[in-house]
Amino acid sequence: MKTSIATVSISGNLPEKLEAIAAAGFDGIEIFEQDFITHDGTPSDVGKLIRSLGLEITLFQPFRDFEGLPDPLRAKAFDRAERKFDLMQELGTDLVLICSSCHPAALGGIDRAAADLHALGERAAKRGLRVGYEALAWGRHVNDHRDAWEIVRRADHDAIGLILDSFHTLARKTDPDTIRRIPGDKIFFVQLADAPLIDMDLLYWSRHFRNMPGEGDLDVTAFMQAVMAPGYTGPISLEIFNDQFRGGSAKAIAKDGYRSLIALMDDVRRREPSAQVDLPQIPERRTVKGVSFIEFASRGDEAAALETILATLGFRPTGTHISKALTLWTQGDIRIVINLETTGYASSAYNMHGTTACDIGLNVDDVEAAVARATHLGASPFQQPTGPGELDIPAIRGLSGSVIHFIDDASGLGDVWTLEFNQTDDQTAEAGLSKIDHVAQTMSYDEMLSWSLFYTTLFDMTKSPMVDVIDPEGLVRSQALETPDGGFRITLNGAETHRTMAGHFLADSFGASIQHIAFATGDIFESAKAFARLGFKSLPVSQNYYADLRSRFDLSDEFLTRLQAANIFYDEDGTGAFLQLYSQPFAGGIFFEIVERRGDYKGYGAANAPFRIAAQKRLLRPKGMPKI
Ligand SMILES: O=C(O)c1ccc(O)c(O)c1
Ligand SMILES: [Mg+2]
Repeated sequence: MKTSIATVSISGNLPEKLEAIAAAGFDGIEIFEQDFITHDGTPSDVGKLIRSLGLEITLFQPFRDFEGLPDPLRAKAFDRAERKFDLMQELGTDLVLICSSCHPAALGGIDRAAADLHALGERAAKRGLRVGYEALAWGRHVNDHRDAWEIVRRADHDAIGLILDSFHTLARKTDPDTIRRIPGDKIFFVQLADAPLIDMDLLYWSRHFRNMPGEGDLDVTAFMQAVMAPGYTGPISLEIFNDQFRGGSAKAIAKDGYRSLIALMDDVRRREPSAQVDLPQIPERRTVKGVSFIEFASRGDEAAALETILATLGFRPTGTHISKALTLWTQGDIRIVINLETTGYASSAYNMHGTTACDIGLNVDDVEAAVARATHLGASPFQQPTGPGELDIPAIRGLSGSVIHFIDDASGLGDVWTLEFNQTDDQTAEAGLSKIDHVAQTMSYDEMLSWSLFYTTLFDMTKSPMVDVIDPEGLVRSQALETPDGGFRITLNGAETHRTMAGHFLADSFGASIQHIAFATGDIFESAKAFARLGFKSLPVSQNYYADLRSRFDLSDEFLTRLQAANIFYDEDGTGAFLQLYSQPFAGGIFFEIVERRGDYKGYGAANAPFRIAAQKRLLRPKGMPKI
């Protein structure tokens, strides 16, 4: 299987784009004419540069407004094509994309377009070149792959074939299964893009909002299954027009593209067993059962503040590491490790970010398979030297340099707590916290697609729709990802400005990721009572909030009084209720949340987020203090 990506998908000048594409592992590129024209170098030099990077030119594109023109425009279009054929031969590629005409003078008619393509096929064949015809979703007369195919069929020429583009088919809601009727060898090339479902003009949507397969809402997998079923064996290429990507990191976007393409084709192979997908076998998405541990890197006063908060939440230090400055704090099925080491990964994470949740341990069904899948999809394995008596727990780099460790039962890695930690006896005060409900990661808005792709391609997780959270100083976008049984839930929070609570955390910590951790309790009022006895300081909530709750929900005075007395937020979603209590922020904006899910409540209390953020900002910015 030849993997390819259009140069338009990546930021930078042509050599920068090519280097990023080659480094990500692609086999080839669709060269966008614009990227060639803006480059100062001869076609043959560009061809050489591309090949020296181990890439081939899978396609030259686009050639516009060709078919259906009346003379003398028609003759000119053929002359133009001959000049582009010259260019293709100098570059070293044999396939050109013609997109369906948008020319105001273009005449309709399937036979007229077929005759033009047949005539062009004759000219191309003389030079050993091929021409692929693509229906743009907004083409003047041809805007559906079924019509484009009928034109190609009637053109009836070996040098003329069809080019399919998932965006044009899926954006118009054309049934992708109609592709199954097209012979695989008449499909010359396949372009893939996803997009978020937004109701807008097709051309604008296509040129600005496309994203990598799996990052949007279109069923690119069903499209690709339909392409592969009839025996397509050509390149599979990403063609992504996206404003964010144009300004993003070339290397990171190319890596995301590769991850997206391999994960997609792996899905296609599993769902369409007859498809010939020539890819190495990779293990399927892993099941994450839950969070095994979260490790904080910390020092000094901040470590003391963290310990105090944990102690007032009913956690107890139940283990110390056999050789390192690590303390294990536990409650229910929750493990928090505080790492005070001055060498190694945690120490460098501390030096970079200050106190930070630098490592997350996930309970998976199969550690080896988790690492193998991640590495096939472009993740970097993480390793640091182990001391005597220490287990070598497999890990990968998450995004932003964080680390994810994998633990399973079968390999004995779950015994790390008894093997590497001396148990201390103090198992007393608990406050009913049972497990980690979710982990909230903060990032810049531009990174959100990348992170959601990372998690959804590695693990069996679905994403919920993005929600807007209003911070007094800006908007934060939030998206939840979760495993089918809710054993592992993550919320991604994308900040656009450093003035939001999330953005400030990001700036202050130089891009740390985990901003808060939510612990589950079966009875938040009982937990709150225990916390109060232990001296816990909750986040004060405004009186106005409770007055509003009274008007929004049918709650008794007694219940509202109990919520208010304990600073508990409340939400309902028709299937259940959600009760939330927050710690005060510490160490640059990290905080803990305690949640009780009642009934079948699925969300994360998004309706309460603006009030929580405003309350946190009131604390961080007492009257008279300068704005953060
Ligand atoms: O937006 C465009 O014009 C355009 C050009 C070439 C393509 O392959 C395409 O899908 C869109
Ligand atoms: Mg296209």
